[in-house]
Amino acid sequence: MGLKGKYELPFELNNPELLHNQSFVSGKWVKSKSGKTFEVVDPGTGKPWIECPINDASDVDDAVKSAHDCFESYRKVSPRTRAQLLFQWDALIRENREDLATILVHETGKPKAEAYGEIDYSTGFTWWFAGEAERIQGTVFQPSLPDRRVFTIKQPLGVAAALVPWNFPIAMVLRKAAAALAAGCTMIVKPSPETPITALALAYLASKAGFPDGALNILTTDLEKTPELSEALCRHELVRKVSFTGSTRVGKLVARLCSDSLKKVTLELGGNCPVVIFDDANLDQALAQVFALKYRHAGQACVTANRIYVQSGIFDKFLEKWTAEVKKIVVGHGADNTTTMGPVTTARGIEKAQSLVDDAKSKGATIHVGGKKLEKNGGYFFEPTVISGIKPDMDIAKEEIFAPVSTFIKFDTEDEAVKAANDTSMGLASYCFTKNIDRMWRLFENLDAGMIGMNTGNSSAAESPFGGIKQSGYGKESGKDVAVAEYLITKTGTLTLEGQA
Ligand SMILES: O=CCCC(=O)O
Repeated sequence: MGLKGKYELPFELNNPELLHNQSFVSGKWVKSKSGKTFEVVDPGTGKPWIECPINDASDVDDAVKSAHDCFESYRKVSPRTRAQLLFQWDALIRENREDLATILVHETGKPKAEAYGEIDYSTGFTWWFAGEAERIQGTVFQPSLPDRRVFTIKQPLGVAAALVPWNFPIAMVLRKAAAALAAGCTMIVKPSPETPITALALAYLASKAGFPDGALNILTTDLEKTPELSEALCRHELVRKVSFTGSTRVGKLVARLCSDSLKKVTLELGGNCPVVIFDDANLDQALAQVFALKYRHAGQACVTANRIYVQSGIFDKFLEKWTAEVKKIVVGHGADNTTTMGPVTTARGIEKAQSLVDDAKSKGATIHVGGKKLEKNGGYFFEPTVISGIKPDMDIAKEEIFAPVSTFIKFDTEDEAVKAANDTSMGLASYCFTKNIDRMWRLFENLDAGMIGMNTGNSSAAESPFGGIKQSGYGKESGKDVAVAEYLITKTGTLTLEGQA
């Protein structure tokens, strides 16, 4: 056991250099102006293990100015060099995979195997965007007037800010920062209060990889100062782009704050994602895929299965098999190798899950297994839960659950299922399981979401555009061209030629 400040670290790292607990601005580890700190808690024990600076609005200007100073030179770094820097960062993250996974487990609570999974998913972004850096291209064309030529060039926007959630803190930092750095932008990341240490470790590795001081900056803060710090970033004149992943409620605030200075905004917001399983689906395939989707990080993913619709011919059988699988889940601390599901990340997650389950129960839903908080070593555990008989008026059908609670609804016809699945203000991801190719194609076209998983519960990948429609937000992260485009402007040049009319 090592020591950090007044806390005893609950783990040891192979590379202790990775552990930092001050903000990172212009290549330096810094305290906040107020000197105040907050505690980072292990969700598996409820115990604090390290502290970080509480930055507020007064800390923003210095960070933005340093990111802007760096931008003035970084924007001129060639795409090949930007790609090489990203590859070097990617290599260092892979080298430190085990230690990053250890930190991730103690910030989020997820089991070690899932932490490795997140890091492998995340390095997809550094790898992918390294390639994208060299694929940024403009156009040349002949316009309607014969003596003219028109060209477009792509240029980096400037300083970008990333407001990052706690559920996939490494993946979300890398999905945003790798795209920004590939485009030639510099970035300030505000990690969630629950997960600042992984963000700081990534910044340390970025600096080791050779990114110049000020290219990637991290401002940590606690829950109380998060609105103030985020607002100051959204309002700052030199911040030209904000990328936010989080709730629809906060996403609307971010869009409003950014509208004053007309900043470009990417919003990856709430899900409430439906899954529709037809009688002709391969039951084992559907079970394995949806189960992995639902219980990934104890149900705390924006793309998770929030409502599971199963056709009447297989409903009872599917529910029985599902419940049997849920009973096999081993709940425990993420660092324990026998654990298959960890705690939820925050104490407020437990309260929300309990209130959603209680509301469903009071309105007539049936609880097949679980349904309440699990007392275990002081951690934030909730029992893996299965509920059927969900009705549209229940809160659990309308809100994101963000807990290990699966909810089942029986349906008869395709039309009925599509209507029910689309009956939400959200539109992030939808999933369907059927072996009928005509139906599959209809579902692909008729389900209202930015991403449709067809016989799969996992459509997230660096090479695939990620993003929702409706109140799940706008803009795309990852994927070819679209994600880097979020950090670029297009400049049009028009040239009049003599002697060529
Ligand atoms: O929770 C949001 C992100 C999940 C993902 O990238 O698959």
